[in-house]
Parts: sequence; C-alpha cells; structure tokens
Amino acid sequence: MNTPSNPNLEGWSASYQPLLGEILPTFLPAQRWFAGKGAPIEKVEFEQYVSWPEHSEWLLARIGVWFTGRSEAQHYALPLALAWPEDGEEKWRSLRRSALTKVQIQARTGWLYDAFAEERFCQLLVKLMAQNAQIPLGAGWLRFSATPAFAGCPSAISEALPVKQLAADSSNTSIAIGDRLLMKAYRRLQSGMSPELEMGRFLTEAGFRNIAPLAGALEYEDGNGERTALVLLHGFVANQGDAWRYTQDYLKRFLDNCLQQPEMVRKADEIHGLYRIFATTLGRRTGELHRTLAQISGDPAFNPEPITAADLTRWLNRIRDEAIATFERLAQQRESLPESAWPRVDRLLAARGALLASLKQTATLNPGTVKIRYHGDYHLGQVLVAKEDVIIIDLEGEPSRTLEERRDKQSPLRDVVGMVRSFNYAAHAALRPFTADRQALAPRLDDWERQTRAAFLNGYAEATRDNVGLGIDLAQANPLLQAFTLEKVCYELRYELDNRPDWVEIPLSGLCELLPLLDQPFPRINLLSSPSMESAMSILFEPVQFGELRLQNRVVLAPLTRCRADYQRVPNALMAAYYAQRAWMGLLITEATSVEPMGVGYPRTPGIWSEAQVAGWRKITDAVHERGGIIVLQLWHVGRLSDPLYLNGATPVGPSAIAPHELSIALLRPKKTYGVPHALTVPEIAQVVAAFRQGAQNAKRAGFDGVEIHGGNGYLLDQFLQSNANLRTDAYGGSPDNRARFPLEVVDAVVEVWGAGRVGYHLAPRCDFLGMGDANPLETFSYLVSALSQRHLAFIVARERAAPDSISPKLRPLFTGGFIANEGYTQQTAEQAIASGLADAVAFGMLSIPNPDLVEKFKTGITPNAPQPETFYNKHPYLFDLAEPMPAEGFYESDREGYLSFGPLKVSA
Ligand SMILES: Nc1ncnc2c1ncn2[C@@H]1O[C@H](COP(=O)(O)OP(=O)(O)O)[C@@H](O)[C@H]1O
Ligand SMILES: O=P(O)(O)O[C@H]1O[C@H](CO)[C@@H](O[C@H]2O[C@H](CO)[C@@H](O)[C@H](O)[C@H]2O)[C@H](O)[C@H]1O
Repeated sequence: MNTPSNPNLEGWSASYQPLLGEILPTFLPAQRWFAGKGAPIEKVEFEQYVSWPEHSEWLLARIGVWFTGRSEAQHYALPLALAWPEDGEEKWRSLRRSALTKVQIQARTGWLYDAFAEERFCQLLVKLMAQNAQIPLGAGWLRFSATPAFAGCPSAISEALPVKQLAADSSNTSIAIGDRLLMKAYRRLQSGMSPELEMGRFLTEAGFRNIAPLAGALEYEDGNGERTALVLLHGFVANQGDAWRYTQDYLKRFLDNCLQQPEMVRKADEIHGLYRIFATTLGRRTGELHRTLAQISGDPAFNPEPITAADLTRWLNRIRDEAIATFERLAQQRESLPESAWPRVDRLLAARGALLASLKQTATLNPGTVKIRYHGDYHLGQVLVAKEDVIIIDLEGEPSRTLEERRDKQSPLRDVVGMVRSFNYAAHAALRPFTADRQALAPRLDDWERQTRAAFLNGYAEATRDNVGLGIDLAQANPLLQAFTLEKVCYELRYELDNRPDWVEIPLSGLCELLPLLDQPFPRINLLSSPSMESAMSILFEPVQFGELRLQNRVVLAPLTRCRADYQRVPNALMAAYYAQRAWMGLLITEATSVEPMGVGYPRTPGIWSEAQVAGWRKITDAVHERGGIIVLQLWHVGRLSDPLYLNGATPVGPSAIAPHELSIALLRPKKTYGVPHALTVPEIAQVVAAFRQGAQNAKRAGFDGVEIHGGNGYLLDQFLQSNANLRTDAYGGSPDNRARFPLEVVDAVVEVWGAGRVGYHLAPRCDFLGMGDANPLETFSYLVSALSQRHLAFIVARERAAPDSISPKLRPLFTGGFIANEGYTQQTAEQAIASGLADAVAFGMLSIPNPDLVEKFKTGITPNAPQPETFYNKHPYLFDLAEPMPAEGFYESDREGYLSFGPLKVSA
C-alpha cells in the first residue's frame, strides 16, 4: 500500500486509524451506493491512492471493504478533499452532506469530505477528459477520454460551469455540470469492460436518439492492461424528472380526483388517455432500443445471436439457483418482516418446490427470438421524461451482477418484463399513502395498470413487429415470460430485503400472483392479462380463519364425485394431479370418501379404510401441500343409496326399512331403482360411528389438514336426520334431537380424533336430494346447526341454491364458525353473499371441474370454461365391469377426459 507523500496530507495521516476503524465503517453503510448493506464490516483499507498533481488536498482513493464471514472484498472509489474555515460558511454548509470527519492538521481544523461535492474537482475531471489526459497511478494509469459527442459541448471547458450533485438516492453519484453535461461517478468498482461505457459508445455511434450521448470517460488501467471505469460523462438532457416520479405524481392526482369526484370512477377507462400515450411512446422507444441493439454491426460484443437450447438451460438454471437462494433468505428473514407479510411468506415457502419445478418444463421451449445486449435493469426510474418523449438512461445493467454477466447477451424480453413489473410497483407505491381508502382505490389502480401495460406492449410490438429476431406476439402466452418474471421478482425481493424491508410486500405479492399459473399445460403468463391488484382487493381473495384452518382465499373446492379411483377404491396419481391443480383455492374438500366398504354406492369412488387407500391419499395431500394448499377429506357413508352390486351382495343399510321413493340408482345402466334397506340396530349404529372414527384416524395418517363429515344429500347421516327417511321409534328417531343423535355421535367421535377446529360438516337444508324430505326443515336444521355450533366446529357447508325459500340465511346466525355457501354461485353472487354476511366463503362445484385455474380466472376477469356434465362421472365403458383389468397406475388413459384435460385454457386480454 502506498503511503501519502504530499506534505499537506501528512498532517491528517494521524486520522487514518479512526478513519478506517470507525468513521468509514459508519459512513459507508449510510450511503445508498454502498452494496454491502446488512453484512458486518470486518475491515476497511486504503488500497491505492494518489494525491492530485497541482491539488495536494485532493486524494483519489480506492478503498477495500472486507466483511465478516466472506472471503471476497468489495472495492469503492472515494476521492477525498479537505475544506478549511477560510473557504467560507456557505461552502461548509454545502459540504455537510458529504463530510466524513473533522481533521486537525498542524494548527488548523478542517473537514475531510467526498471530493465529488467539490466543484473544482468535478470541473477538473471534465477538463482532463477533453484533453484525453493520462496520469500515472500505482503500476497503471488513469486514462481520461472524450468521444466525438463531447465536441458538441465546447463551452463545458471554456466556462467554469456550476456543478450540482443530484439527489443521493442512487446506486452511483450523478453530478450535473451546468445544463450541458452529466457526470456519473461509479462508487463500487469492478474491473473489466464497463457495460454502460460500451453500450453508450455503441448506441451513440449507431445514432440512437433516445439515450443521453456518451461524451467522455475516466478509466483506470492497471499494469496488466485491465480497465476499470471510474467516471462517465454524458450529454445533459433537459427533463421533467424520471418516469417513476412522473408516474407517482400522475397517480397521486388521479387517486385524489377519484376520492373527490367519485363519478370519475365509472369513467376510468376513458381517463388515462394522456398517460397511455406516454406508455405507448415508452414501449415504442424500448422496441427501438432493442432494434438498434439487434443490428448486425460487426462488433462481436453486440451482434445478435440465436437463442440455443444450451442458453435456455443455462438461463433457467440461473433463475432456479437465484430463486432457491431468495427463498432461503426469505425463510431466514421471515421473523424480521412485518407480521402482515407472514401469510404470503408462508404460502410462498410452501409452494417453492412447485414454482421451481415449473421452470423445468420451460427449458424445452424455443422462444424463436434472438439474444442481444439489453438494458438489464429496466424500470421507470431509468427513463427521463423529456418533452413529449423519453430518454433511456443508466445502461449499466443490474448493479449486483458481475460485469461479465451484465455483458452477456440475453432475451430482450427481460427488459419488457422489467418495465411491466415497474408498472405494478408504481401502482402499489401510489396506494401506500391512501390507507383508509385502499379498498375503493385499488380497482382504479388496476384499471390504470392494465391500460398502461397494454399501451406499453402495443408500442413495443409496433416497433419490433417487422424485425425477424424480435417480433414476438406478446399477447400470446409465452412461458419464458413467466421464467423472467420469476427471476425479476426474486431480484426485487432480494433488493427490498437489503434496502427497503417495508417494500417487500410488493415483490411478495408479485410472487404469489405467479402461483396459480403453475397449473396450466406448461406455465404460461400473458402480460396483457396477468393477475392484478384489484383481484387482491376483492373480498373473495381475502384470507379467512375457520377454526384452526387458515384459508388464503374464500374460493372453496366443493366435494365432487368424479369416479376416477381404481377398482379397489384406491386414489391414484391422476387424482393427485387433479387436486394439486386446484391447490390455489382457499380450501379443498375432497370428493366423498367412504369410511367402510358398506358405505359405498357408486363405481370407482375412493375409500379410507385400507392401508393402500391411506397411502394413495398421502400422495395427494403431499402434492397439495407442496403448493401451499389445504385439503380436508370428506367422510362418507351412503346408507340406503346403494345396491348389493357394490356391497358384495349385501343389503344396503339405513335408519328405517324404507326405500327412497322409486329413485333410480345413480349411473347404473340399465336403470334400476334403489331397494329397501336393512334398518340399523343400535349396536350396528355404534359400529358405523366407529367406522367414522377410524376413517378420521386414517385421514390423519394420510396427511389431511382436517375432515368434513358428509351429513347432506340424502346419505346415511341425512337419512337419520330428516323425518321422511327415519321412522324409528327408539332414541334415534322422532324428535329433531333424536334424529340428530346419530349424526352428532359421528361428529363427537371425529372431533375426538381431530379437535373441533379441524372438522367441518356438510348439510343440504333444501331437503330435495335423493328422496329426502322433512316435516319441518327449519326446526330440524336449526337444531343440528346449533348443536354443531356448540361443538365449535371449524365450518359448515350449506348446499342450498339461493332462492326466496332458502333457509340458509336463518341458519347462518346460529353458527359461530365459518359458513360456506354452495350451489350455483358465480363470482359475482359469491362476492355479494360474502359482502352481505350471508357466508364467509363459497364452495364452487361444477365451475371448478373445467377450471382448475378458477381463482386466477376470477382474478383476471377471464370467463370460466363451461362445465361438460357428460364427463363429470367418467365415461369409461368398463365403469361397472369390475373384472376388466386396469393398468397398474390405477386408471385408464380415457379417465383424463374432462378431468385433467380441457384443451387449451382460454386466455384473453
Ligand atoms: N443525461 C442526463 N441528463 C440529465 N439528468 C440525468 C442524466 N442522466 C442521469 N440523470 C439524472 O441522474 C439520475 C441518476 O442517474 P442514473 O444513471 O440512473 O444513476 P444510477 O446508476 O446511480 O441509478 C437520474 O434519475 C436523472 O435524474
Ligand atoms: O438504483 P438503480 O436505478 O440502479 O436500481 C435499483 O434501485 C431501484 C429502486 O430505486 C430498483 O427498482 C425497484 O423499485 C422501483 C421503484 O422504486 C421499481 O420501479 C422497479 O420496478 C423495482 O425493480 C432496481 O431494481 C434496483 O436495481
């Protein structure tokens, strides 16, 4: 290490130790440009310095910073200068922000400060560039240079232009030299070709008009000829601020207006005209930037190249590694984040495996575009608004990456994704101050975001349409976009964890919005219809707690008989895929699952009495949990709704020996009516209760989050409850409390296993299912629901189409747990039901079958696919032919139809 030789600086050499030991370790982390925030500093050293010829009080220093537990140091440029009392009060005041410490030199007391705050120092740098000067430093040289663009600013050296440091909130230090030049001083030093210098030269030479022209540079060249950029000089662009500020100001005015003039709300589509013009221009200029960078110039560092399979694999591996590291950090820092962020953090951590797995599928897809040099850290803050146009600045790439990574050619879609994410950031940030009106304003910001995104993409498409390498239809879902979005949001999350922990909610919600996309044939994202903030604000998407179950949203999968298990009633991999696809729903209630062999009444419905069944279900619960979903098993006994065909020749059982009146056996052809059941004796009733208890225990071993007891739809518990099927005269028949005795015994047995907070109950108060009827439904169901409430069950599902004669509104106040409405609901009526207090959540049955992405469809406003009833219960010709051999996987290929495959999912703008 050099030692200072200049006599004027010798005096403060006494300050080195405190400077290195205390002052710099405190000063550095407070600087926005310091990249080592959060890591404990072990030591700081001067690595190189030179005092300036003719200016002995200026020192150009390179410092090294070492961190505890890390082998690699970071290097920074920190030119230093001294100020004395005789420099005057005004100068002292102006330097305050840049001061490091007071120094005592001989008899004088002065301040040591960052020399970029010194006007004459900056002016001298410009002058030396104009002279293409060279100054020896250590074994190398400081090399100053000017480009032809500098010639446009001759006055910059002939006049002593005023120097003004721009706001400190930046990765580097930017200094305006009059209104002619903009000097950007790099702080963190990385040796190698500077991407910003290289890009600036290329684009300036190519005559691209929407950047600030590169005018000059200062580089250090070491003894081996390796260069490090220290300062860049650009032409100054008169501007109205950067596009981030411009957008925030615009949105603040818009939101204020929305509150003051609510009638504007209705006209939201019409009112962003001017902003849309801006966004279109931004898109067009972005496209033109990429077009210029995609020109064949003869410079191998810039020539476009096709994207190869090896590129894709490399990129996706990097995205995966970064995502893993990001999730790791998220897990470590969870506790330090605001508590409101925890549910999202937990959901993401639970779903990380599925998110990462989705990348594998993307690897095989050829995007059909070229790879080129690109901006690399593209967001609204990187664009200056200049008159009616935009100027793109800061072409240095993501500061946290190595120079080589930043100079790598990539898909320009990365920039497109960067800007689209920035619109989302802008909407979230604009909403932050409006805490009291969030609910009302969020949909308005959604409108704005959607319109802005579409205008930007249209502008981009217009500028790149006829370019063979770039012209890609962004309205078409493109799986690479999802991978790049994942990459970008992970970057944002790391950035916010390091710099602005109170902003982490923005990338966290960005990541959560990617989760529902995993279920599509291969992960797809459509920039024109990606999930929005409005959705996040809809009441359907608010989390809710039912007992011990925490639902991420209020869209529940209704239990649906699908007849896809094997002939031994063992759940298979097909079923695992089906449930995993729907893991994004707030709660999955499985298809009805019989607790004992006497409780079955349909072909290929699953059971939960055998070990093979427990193992089959375990695969399903694992698949759902891997995606962060929660799933409860519906425990079932069909009672009299069966046939000896399913029961090894035995007679079905019921409360009384009466058949459902002339009712045909479901699915059986040729048609046949249900027979008269055997009336269960009291000891037999106890055996059925025991079978439910055992089923509940088995469900626990199969990894479920809870169970739902099937007490509706005309099955055994409902047969006991309703007066037209129960003619008993013992303790299980007669009054409502007697008829409810057996269902409640089942409840108590199941609660013993699970605790009430994880048990739900299914009922059908309309009494019109499968031969049911009650003399006084309101009295009967009120009794049962009150009894369930006293037992503190987590939830009930009331299957009853909403109509003037519904009794659900009367039952709802009797139950203190979660009330889930069901049958025939649409998104709109579901929202109304929840908003009016009629329900806490809504279970969707038929709509969930052809729409595994129902939550996403609701969020994006895409019309759900229509149900196809002919495929509900499996159209396989051997449905009833138990002797027919089944493939080892436990399902036929044709079982997929209407179950896992629905053709391409509809995606519309
Ligand atoms: N050529 C220019 N003309 C005028 N102002 C500029 C110019 N370049 C940058 N700026 C201003 O300096 C700020 C920081 O520039 P930028 O290159 O983004 O620095 P950083 O790399 O530190 O983020 C910009 O937001 C803008 O206000
Ligand atoms: O300082 P840089 O311009 O190099 O960029 C860094 O800081 C940005 C924050 O200022 C950060 O951008 C993120 O926040 C923006 C809003 O403040 C938002 O518009 C961007 O979309 C979001 O990525 C950027 O990522 C970081 O590199």
